[in-house]
Amino acid sequence: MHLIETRELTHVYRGSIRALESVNFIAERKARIAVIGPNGAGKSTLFKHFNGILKPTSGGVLVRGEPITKENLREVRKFVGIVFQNPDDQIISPTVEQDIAFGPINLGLDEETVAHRVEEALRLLGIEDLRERAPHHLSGGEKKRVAIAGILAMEPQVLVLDEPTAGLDPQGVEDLVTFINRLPEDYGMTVIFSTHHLDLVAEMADFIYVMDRGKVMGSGTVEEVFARPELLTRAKLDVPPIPRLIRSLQENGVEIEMAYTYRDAEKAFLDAYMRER
Ligand SMILES: Nc1ncnc2c1ncn2[C@@H]1O[C@H](COP(=O)(O)OP(=O)(O)OP(=O)(O)O)[C@@H](O)[C@H]1O
Repeated sequence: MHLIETRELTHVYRGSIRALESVNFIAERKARIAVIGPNGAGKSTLFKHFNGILKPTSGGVLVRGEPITKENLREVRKFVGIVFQNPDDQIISPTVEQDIAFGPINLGLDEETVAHRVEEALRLLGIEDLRERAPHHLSGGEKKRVAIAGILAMEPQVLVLDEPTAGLDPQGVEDLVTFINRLPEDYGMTVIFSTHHLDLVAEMADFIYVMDRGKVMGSGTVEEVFARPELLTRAKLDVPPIPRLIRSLQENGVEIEMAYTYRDAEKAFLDAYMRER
């Protein structure tokens, strides 16, 4: 049984816009999955099916092997938490603290548990000092952290993030990447995210789905997908700089190991340099 599975999922908005076309998607426990594709590819639409925000036009969505129904919708929402692209859509309360408490209160948790979860979420996102602030007056990056904290406080097993790094400064991106990477190991969570920053994909994901115009054009491990430049070009994407540079060096006769993350590339370059000496 998969944690999340879509079978031939098709979504048509307002009778004419075909946003998803027969999408088959699988997420397992502790997976780190990137969904990449150009604007309008259908990434957000796909995510909105993972916890029943949208209903399939045809095909199906299974969460823990069960279709989403009216009866289990609450449980599904507890299980799959989505952080949307625009944090303003998710902010509802007058203070950050209350905003983060909103989800856990709605789950019917007691006061002590809610307080504990809010503290934990504030600490994990490093936003304790924002607790009394009005969310609407925060910067974009701060709002994003608050939105993530609000979803985490519900302790979902699957965390879905729609472009989590958009609008963050470089330090914010680094902090978020480190934080997200800890979730599968530390909490057994599954993380699914979309991004236009392809250089971050290898840092944050093990598996990639490439989408374009509502369809999955291809999928595979980071190594498999980045070894297929034609697949990325077809989806109007490009191989990220690190593997592209290494591939070019290899083609020019340099003996160097392929790498996808900054750290692996650093090691590959040092090894290649030592070999040459
Ligand atoms: N509420 C809606 N009503 C009608 N059409 C919609 C709606 N939401 C999205 N669409 C259309 O569905 C298609 C897929 O949009 P979606 O937001 O899922 O793409 P995306 O891959 O997330 O794009 P981006 O990278 O720009 O966020 C687009 O053509 C979009 O215009």
